[in-house]
Amino acid sequence: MSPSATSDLPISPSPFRPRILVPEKVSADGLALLTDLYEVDIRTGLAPDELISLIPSYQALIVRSETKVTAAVLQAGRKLKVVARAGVGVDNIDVSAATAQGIIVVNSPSGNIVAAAEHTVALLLATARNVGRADGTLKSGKWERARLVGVEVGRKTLGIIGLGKVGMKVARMAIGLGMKVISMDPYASPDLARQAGVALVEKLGDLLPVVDFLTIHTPLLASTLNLLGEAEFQTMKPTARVLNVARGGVYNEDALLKALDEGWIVGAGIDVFTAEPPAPDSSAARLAAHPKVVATPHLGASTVEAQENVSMDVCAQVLEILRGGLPTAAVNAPLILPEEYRKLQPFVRLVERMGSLYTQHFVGGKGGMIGGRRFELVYQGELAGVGNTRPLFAALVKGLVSSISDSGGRDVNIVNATLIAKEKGIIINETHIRESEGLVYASLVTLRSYGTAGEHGDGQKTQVIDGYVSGRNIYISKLDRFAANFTPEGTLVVLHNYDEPGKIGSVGMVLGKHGVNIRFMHVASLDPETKLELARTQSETASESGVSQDKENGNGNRDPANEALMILGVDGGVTKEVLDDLGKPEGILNVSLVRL
Ligand SMILES: NC(=O)C1=CN([C@@H]2O[C@H](COP(=O)(O)OP(=O)(O)OC[C@H]3O[C@@H](n4cnc5c(N)ncnc54)[C@H](O)[C@@H]3O)[C@@H](O)[C@H]2O)C=CC1
Ligand SMILES: O=C(O)C(=O)COP(=O)(O)O
Repeated sequence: MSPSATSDLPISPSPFRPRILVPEKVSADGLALLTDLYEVDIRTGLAPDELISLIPSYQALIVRSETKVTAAVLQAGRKLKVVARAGVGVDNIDVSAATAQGIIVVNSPSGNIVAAAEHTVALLLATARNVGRADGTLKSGKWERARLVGVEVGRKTLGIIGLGKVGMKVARMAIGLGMKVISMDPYASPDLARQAGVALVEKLGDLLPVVDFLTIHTPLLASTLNLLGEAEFQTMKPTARVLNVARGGVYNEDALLKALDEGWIVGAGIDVFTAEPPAPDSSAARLAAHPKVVATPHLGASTVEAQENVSMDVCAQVLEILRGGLPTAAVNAPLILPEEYRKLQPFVRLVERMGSLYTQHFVGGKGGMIGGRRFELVYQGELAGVGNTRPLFAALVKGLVSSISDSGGRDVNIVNATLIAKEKGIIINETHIRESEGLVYASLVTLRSYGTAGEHGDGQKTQVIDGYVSGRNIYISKLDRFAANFTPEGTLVVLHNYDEPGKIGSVGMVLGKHGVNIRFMHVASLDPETKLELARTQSETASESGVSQDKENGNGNRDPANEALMILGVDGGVTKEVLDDLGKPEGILNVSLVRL
């Protein structure tokens, strides 16, 4: 039998194209990454109930700030794997509902921060110099220079609440304009603030009375909603101007209206509102129309550059998630560093396939169980030095249960993997072996499974799968007791048989008869260790009984040292009938079908 592994054959594209819904204006640059592989439907202006009725057939949803991704939308999205926010703020997405359902939420953490910071500076100068009112009066035929005298921002004090990515950029720009900057952010790094020339204060009370301009750059959270109310505005200088390019609601809108009307402050520059667009006659609408306010319709991120950035960022992540990879900016999943991401990504694919191969080869149709089993993932070589292997843990759970998943057909992912493993009673231990003698691969992953008492079928046996990565390609190097070398991909038929003449011919005939095309064939013989072990036991038995061991002992019990695995990559439907026919010839011990 001559093995011929052709594992790197291209996979034919699936006729089934997963669908992506885009209910908002998202830059075409990123969407172009997706259109070859997926059906991308741009449907702007959907009403909430239209979104709920459409979402069940989509695997991914890409939104900006207008679409409310509520628990009801997520519940209806039975196939959803990812909700991507082409921007920063995810307050329009029910992230906990997504997490509970195993849906990954990703965003673009920094694609639009320059745009948001520049818009803040635009509003800062516009409020200082009455740009909005000046433009309005001139357009209505008036020439009102005397009533439109402004103030300079140079040498004035800017207060920043929230010294994160946008806040810090605003700080640097403001310092460039000659402003003094102080900030309140309980979670900011004092070192970074000092280096940027920003004075950190501990309490709002230390900041509000001394600033000439105030800007907020916090997310909208329960703790930041109504952060500034009447009491706070009353402590500010009557000449102060406030800006909001973060989220409507951080300044209480009623209180802000009152502050402007009562003269507690002199002006405001507002880009965001509690409802967008503001409902007629609401406080938000009155603010937008107020003569002391320069208002923009949530334009912070609306630049060509920012929209290209965020679109590219999130579409690349959607692409990766839909093909089983890891996102780089998941809002509801453990973060991995970019260096780790690059290193781990092929191993994540490998471990997932190893888990799926395990379930389908060792358990599928043999009465075994996954639940209650104990697994060990052993990382050897370079991989043993990676600190955060949580994505690999999750990939194993996903692989193990994906072909037997009872969670409504929804795939397991890095968000809900731990919960699912717990529910199924699967125990996974991870072992890192840094110094491995004689390791031929840069890294080797071993999946070992140990049965627990009281199991059926193969439950008591220890089963092993080894895999490695070469370049970005993944390979299985050991399956059970057999030394292999094949790519775990596509549909595989694994035959456990005695390595005898005529086997390939009979298998080829059966598959040919059923119209199943063979893409590649690989023969795995017993690994050297098992061979040695068998030889040792055989010679012990022989010397005890005084008889030599033949290939076949005449009782139909063939020599176990002559067992092999035939791994066939196939195209076309492999039915139960095909598998039954494959198992019929003499010398075939077992046939399993694995879809990866
Ligand atoms: N108008 C627009 O188009 C845009 C608006 N945004 C908004 O800006 C927000 C901030 O964005 P990034 O700077 O990228 O976020 P970030 O996460 O880098 O920074 C937020 C900062 O707020 C601080 N913070 C949280 N709670 C606080 C509190 N109670 N008091 C003081 N500080 C607090 C955090 O410690 C953090 O440093 C986003 O969440 C989004 O809502 C962002 C981009 C565009
Ligand atoms: O990124 C953010 O948080 C924004 O507020 C930008 O919103 P948008 O994508 O322009 O609807």
